[in-house]
Amino acid sequence: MVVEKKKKRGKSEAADPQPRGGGSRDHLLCDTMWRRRVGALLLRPRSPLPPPSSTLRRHLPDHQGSDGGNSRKPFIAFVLGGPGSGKGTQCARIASDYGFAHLSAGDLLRNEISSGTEKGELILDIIKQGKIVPSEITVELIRKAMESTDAKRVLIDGFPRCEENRIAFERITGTEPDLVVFFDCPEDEMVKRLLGRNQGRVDDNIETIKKRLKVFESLNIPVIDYYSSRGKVHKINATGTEQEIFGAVRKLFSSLRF
Ligand SMILES: Nc1ncnc2c1ncn2[C@@H]1O[C@H](COP(=O)(O)OP(=O)(O)OP(=O)(O)O)[C@@H](O)[C@H]1O
Ligand SMILES: O=c1ccn([C@@H]2O[C@H](COP(=O)(O)O)[C@@H](O)[C@H]2O)c(=O)[nH]1
Ligand SMILES: [Mg+2]
Repeated sequence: MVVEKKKKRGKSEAADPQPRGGGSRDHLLCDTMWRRRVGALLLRPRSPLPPPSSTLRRHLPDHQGSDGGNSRKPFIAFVLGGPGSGKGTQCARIASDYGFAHLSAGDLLRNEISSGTEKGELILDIIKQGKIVPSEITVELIRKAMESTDAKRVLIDGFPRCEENRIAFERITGTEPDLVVFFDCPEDEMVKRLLGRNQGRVDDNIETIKKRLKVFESLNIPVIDYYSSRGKVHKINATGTEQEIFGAVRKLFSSLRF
C-alpha cells in the first residue's frame, strides 16, 4: 500500500511550504550538520559498533526460527506518525494487551538527557530544535534496549525518523521490521493534542512543534513510503477517541500471527 501524501494530514504546512527537494533545509537536517558539530564527541575513541551480539542474534535472524527455536528474532513493529498522533498512547495499550515490549526512541533519548552527560546535552539541544538526533546515538540506545528485553514482540515507537535512521538500524541490527504501523492524523489535531499534553516537554511549544511537523513531512514520510512499497505499512486513522482508535489497532493486532 502506498501511503497517501500531505493532503490528508491537514493544511498548516501549506501555509509555510517546504518542498522536499528545495528551499532552506536547515530545519530538516537529519544528521549531517550535527555530525559535523559534534564530530569530536562522536568520533572520540570508543569501541566500534559491534555486529549484532549473540544475545541480539538469538532474537534477530529469522522470525520463524531457523534453528529449532533457539534463534527466534522478536516480532518487530515500528510505530510511526506525526508528533502528537497518539503513538505513545496506543503503544501503551498494545503493550498491555498483546505482550509487547514498548521501546520509545524519544523516551530513550530523554533518559540519556537525564544522565547529565555531554551526549545528553547534545540530545537536549537537538530535541529543543525539533531536529533528529544522529543515528549512531539512537540506534545504539535501541539496540541496547532490545538486547535487554526477553520479549518476543517489540514495539519501536517513533523510530526511524529518516531514511538514514532506517538504513543505520537495518545495518547495525541486521534486521527489518515485520510491520510498520502508521497513525495518520491531521496537523491541526496533532497541534491541539501537543499543546494540551502538559508533561513539561521542552519541545511541546508552538515554535518547536512547527519544526517537528516539517521534519515529519520531509524526512519521516519517505520512510513510511519506503516500507509501504515493501508491503509492510498498516495505516490507521488516528482521529477520534483513544478508544475508537484502539478499536482499529485491535483489529490489526488480533489478525497478526506472531
Ligand atoms: N485520540 C486522542 N484524542 C485526544 N487526545 C489524545 C488522543 N490520543 C492521545 N491523546 C493525547 O494527545 C497527547 C499526545 O499523545 P501521545 O503522547 O500518545 O502522542 P505521540 O504520537 O507519542 O507524540 P510524540 O511524537 O510527541 O511523542 C497526549 O496528551 C495524549 O494524552
Ligand atoms: O528516533 C528518534 C526519536 C526522537 N528523536 C528526537 O526526540 C524528539 C521527541 O521524540 P518523540 O518521539 O516525539 O518523543 C523528536 O522531535 C526528535 O528531536 C530523534 O531525534 N530520533
Ligand atoms: Mg510519544
